[in-house]
Amino acid sequence: MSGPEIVLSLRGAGFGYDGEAIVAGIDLDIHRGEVVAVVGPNGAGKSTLVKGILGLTEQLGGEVRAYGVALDDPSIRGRIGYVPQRHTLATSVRATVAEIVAIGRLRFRPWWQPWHRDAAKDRQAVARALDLVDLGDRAGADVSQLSGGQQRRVLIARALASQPDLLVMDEPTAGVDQGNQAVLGQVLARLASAGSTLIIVTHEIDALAGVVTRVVLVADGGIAFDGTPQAYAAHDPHGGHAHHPGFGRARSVTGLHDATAGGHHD
Ligand SMILES: Nc1ncnc2c1ncn2[C@@H]1O[C@H](COP(=O)(O)OP(=O)(O)OP(=O)(O)O)[C@@H](O)[C@H]1O
Repeated sequence: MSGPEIVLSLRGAGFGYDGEAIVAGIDLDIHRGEVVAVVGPNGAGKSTLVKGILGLTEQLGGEVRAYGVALDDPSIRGRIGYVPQRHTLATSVRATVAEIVAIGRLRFRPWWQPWHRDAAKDRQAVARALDLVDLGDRAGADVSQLSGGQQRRVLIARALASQPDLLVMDEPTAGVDQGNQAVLGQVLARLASAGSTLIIVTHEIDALAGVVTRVVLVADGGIAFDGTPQAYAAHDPHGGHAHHPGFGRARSVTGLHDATAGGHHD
């Protein structure tokens, strides 16, 4: 592929724990606007890989660059958003849903003037992010009153409110019912059409059919497949378990052009 900006570039990268690689020899270029599903069996190293991309797991060799610079470069601070795996909010936290989502706005405060904020813009962004995850009517609720699936959507809204250029989500649909998975799929389609780049670890790729543009299969310590959803649906490495018919009939996501986040900052 050539043309769109390379958002993320891995060359011979390995990641693991205590000096032991879980995945190694990873070569990967991800371009602006791609929606990449990272799939694979339990324990294959999907989370280890995406956390490595974020600088959160030990890098064991190779090179990782985001927006052309190393991960610790201050110029990419705030450009990358992350929704961690199986994460809900501590229910002892006394905060409203809107307050949690507003944390996503902190990146827009200058570090030399952390008290400075554009309150109206922040409120608007928080309201929009909550609407996107269909929790607009719960903005004033205490987060402890929300279900696990709703709390996950609050965390997704927090990431959306930060308007990242690259959003990495580890199993965002886990614990979310089918109706809300569809809502989430639409949100992700909107973000992508606005120019955001998305990396999504998922076991439920059918829920994102029509949104995902590329599938990366992590298996046997590396990338075992990297291609279009259609090619992935036809790919059958171990006798059929990787077959995902949903990708054979990509659904239309037209009409989702009122993108609200990603790509363009103020
Ligand atoms: N903090 C850690 N320290 C040591 N080993 C770890 C740590 N986290 C994960 N591992 C190991 O790394 C391997 C890959 O785990 P990882 O969570 O990346 O897999 P995954 O593909 O995301 O799995 P799943 O689909 O179950 O979420 C597993 O063997 C796991 O036990």
